[in-house]
Amino acid sequence: MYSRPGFATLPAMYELDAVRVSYGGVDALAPTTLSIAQGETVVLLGPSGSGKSTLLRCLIGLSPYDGTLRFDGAEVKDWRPVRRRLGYVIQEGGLFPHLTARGNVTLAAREFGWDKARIDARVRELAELVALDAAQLDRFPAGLSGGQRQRVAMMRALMLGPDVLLLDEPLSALDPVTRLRLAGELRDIFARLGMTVVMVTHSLREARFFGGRAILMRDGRIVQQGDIADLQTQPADDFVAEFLAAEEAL
Ligand SMILES: Nc1ncnc2c1ncn2[C@@H]1O[C@H](COP(=O)(O)OP(=O)(O)OP(=O)(O)O)[C@@H](O)[C@H]1O
Repeated sequence: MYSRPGFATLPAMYELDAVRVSYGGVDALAPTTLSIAQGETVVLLGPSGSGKSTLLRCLIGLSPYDGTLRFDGAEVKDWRPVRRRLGYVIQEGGLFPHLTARGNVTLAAREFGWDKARIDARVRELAELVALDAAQLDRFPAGLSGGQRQRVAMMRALMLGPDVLLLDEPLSALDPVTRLRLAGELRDIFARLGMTVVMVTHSLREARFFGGRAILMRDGRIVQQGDIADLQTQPADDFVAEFLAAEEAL
């Protein structure tokens, strides 16, 4: 099994043993065995339809799977207590359309009984982080741009200070300046708080920026994993070489 230098001795946050997702008899994720250490950053790469989102959704308990998935040392039987420790941004943001941006961001905190002052302070801090203003936070998702919705989803994911962040192309709808600023802030937060991060991206530059372990997928399988530089200099097969060269070119 792959273990990242420096992370080999850390306890695992996720351990997947032959985890498989199939729809109508077709594997979206072939039986996959994978360990993700606490504090590790993992980037999922691969062509469209290769199973990146399916794998990510397994880690949130949103894809029905066979096999065994352990979180923080225990097999997951009930996802509700696990999800309290996760923040996630899935594709299309998954915001509730009938709640304002602020309502979406604060929903879980209100359910957990945070008082107003604590909620307001946290919202101010996160709004500054993602560069959204108060007027934007008072709009419903339909009244925000794609990039603004993505930033609201990021605020919601970070709101409770999760141990794990699971992000499906979280920066894809942002303009280059906002993306670079937010990416820099996120990288600092990940390091400072020792968060475990799993991120789907189509961008090699983004993958390099965040560092960590890259996992390259094809047809629902992990084809190769390691540092991007190692994948580029020692591709496992022609597909890996071609995929990385194409991603690099455009
Ligand atoms: N709910 C579903 N029902 C049937 N098939 C599905 C479902 N969800 C995903 N799939 C299929 O599983 C495969 C993997 O999809 P997945 O969304 O994980 O790919 P991806 O690598 O994230 O793609 P993209 O980069 O385009 O987002 C695809 O062939 C997809 O059509």
